[in-house]
Amino acid sequence: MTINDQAPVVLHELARHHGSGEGRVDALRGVSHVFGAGTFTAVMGPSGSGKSTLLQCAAGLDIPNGGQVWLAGQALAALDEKARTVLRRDQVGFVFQAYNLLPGLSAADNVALPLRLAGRRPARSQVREALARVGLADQARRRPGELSGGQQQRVALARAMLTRPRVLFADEPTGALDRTTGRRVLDLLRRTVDEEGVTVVMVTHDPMAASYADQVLFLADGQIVGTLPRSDADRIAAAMNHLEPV
Ligand SMILES: Nc1ncnc2c1ncn2[C@@H]1O[C@H](COP(=O)(O)OP(=O)(O)OP(=O)(O)O)[C@@H](O)[C@H]1O
Repeated sequence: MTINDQAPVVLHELARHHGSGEGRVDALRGVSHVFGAGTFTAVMGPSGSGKSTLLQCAAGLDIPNGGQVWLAGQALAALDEKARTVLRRDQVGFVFQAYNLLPGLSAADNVALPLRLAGRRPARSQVREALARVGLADQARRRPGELSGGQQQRVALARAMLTRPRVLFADEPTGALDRTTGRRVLDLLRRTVDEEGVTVVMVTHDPMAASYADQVLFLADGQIVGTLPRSDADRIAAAMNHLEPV
């Protein structure tokens, strides 16, 4: 495989297993994929197919047993934990199903927290701008408990985007939201790709969410078993059903 230096995320023959002997579980079994700059990819597949493991390995949060990951042009295997942390802090954003906001802090302070923990002090204008980009300029002083689920997820997105990362990993970002609220978050993810050139990799079970992506990767049993270019939710659901016979 030719490694494309421009591609923010490159996976080559990625393998990850847990346990050994009879109890061994192969979570990833030779996954190769190039996630191009400014693309939005949805990763789908049955429960236990390896989606979260793929995301964790791609982000350098989990260390594969075999294969290689290049993240923002750097081979993760060549970096120690400290260098991986710096790379993640500067180049990568994360959003999860759980918003992971601190209840005692305002939306603005939640957005600023990761940089503060890294010993930096983001400008107030930077935080305000990040909240404005997700449509929450007027909610900066509210605490998470005073915000709806969708608003909390948008705060989490503003936090993830504060450093203007090249890559955003999202694990079921709309899993806890109703459809309308979920769409608002998906629109924002789509906009970060189209307007800011961010590369988004999103794990989802929901064909409607996947319909916002440029490409859908289907995983089964730790391998990529199919891809689909941008499609509507019905086509994606049909492709999923094909992989997941009932
Ligand atoms: N720390 C671990 N120890 C042992 N097995 C693990 C561990 N983490 C994941 N696995 C196993 O690896 C496989 C892949 O798990 P993973 O969480 O990546 O799947 P997934 O597709 O994200 O599933 P879901 O949709 O249910 O979240 C599963 O069989 C899981 O049980």
